[in-house]
Amino acid sequence: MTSTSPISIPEKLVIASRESALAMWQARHIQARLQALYPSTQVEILGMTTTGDQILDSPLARIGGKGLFVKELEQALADGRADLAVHSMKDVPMHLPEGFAMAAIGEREDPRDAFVSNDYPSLEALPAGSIVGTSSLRRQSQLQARFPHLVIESLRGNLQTRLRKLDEGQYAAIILAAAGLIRLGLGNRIAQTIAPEDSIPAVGQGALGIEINAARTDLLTVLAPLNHADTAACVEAERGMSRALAGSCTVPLGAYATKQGENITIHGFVASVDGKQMLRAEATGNAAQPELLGQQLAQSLIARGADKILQALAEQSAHG
Ligand SMILES: NCc1[nH]cc(CCC(=O)O)c1CC(=O)O
Repeated sequence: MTSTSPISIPEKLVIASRESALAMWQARHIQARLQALYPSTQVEILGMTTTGDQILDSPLARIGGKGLFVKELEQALADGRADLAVHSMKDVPMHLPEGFAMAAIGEREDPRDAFVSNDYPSLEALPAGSIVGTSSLRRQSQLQARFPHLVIESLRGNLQTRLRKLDEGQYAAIILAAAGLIRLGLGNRIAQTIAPEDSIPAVGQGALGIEINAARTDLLTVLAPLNHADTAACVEAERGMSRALAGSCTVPLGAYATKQGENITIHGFVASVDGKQMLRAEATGNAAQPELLGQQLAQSLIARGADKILQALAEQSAHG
């Protein structure tokens, strides 16, 4: 006897993905999970190059930010070439364009930043004047606050390119997300994982998001089993903080939320690029209203002067 499925599963599902090794790993991971859930569905990957992958010589903060990595994938969702797009939540803009929805957020991998070096075991071991590679204003500001004697230099490209630049000797060390290295089986390159209180992670770091065309409400139940409720609530709290501060990758800020029972605790910061001004705050509240909690965190940062830091940053970028 066969039981009839309560939801209608498409015969075929196409996943849009960037073509970097990390993006493809993430797409294959979601492909495997969908294939296990729906054995009679054909799950395919459509690889795409995004503008963000093509422009590798300018800091992301200058060339228009996170949207560059998702726009082409959204185009494929809009015109029906793909059913879902897999993103690192870290790369997803704070406001999705009209017509798109985040159908699921997967369980978070290690959210921490990783110190990668061939010559030194830790940040603490780096001599004065050492060159550390990162193009993230968030990492730069937090590093300079703790280690003003280090020199930060820009580092762009996909994970393999960044590791190659380190191996060629252009940097004493580089900072990467632990999650990406672990997913690609490169966890052995991590010399030191940096505690979240020493380098507050990027909003959404380590979590995968599955985006769909909002009109495809049929996909919500199909994708629901991929949603990890605790991760989703924590990432929503972090994004709530960033939205309330109009955050983008042009602003040195970060937030990291964890869930304990019915509550979420979120730590966040806003800083000047040189790390000389560093504002941090924390908030705890009901996990049922994560966005509100993120907004409360933003409010306490604003009460401490975050708006002045943000204003100064906006003036700098307008004049620079
Ligand atoms: N900005 C690129 C990017 N987007 C997501 C990750 C890592 C994986 C993740 O956070 O889920 C990375 C690489 C990095 O920051 O080292």
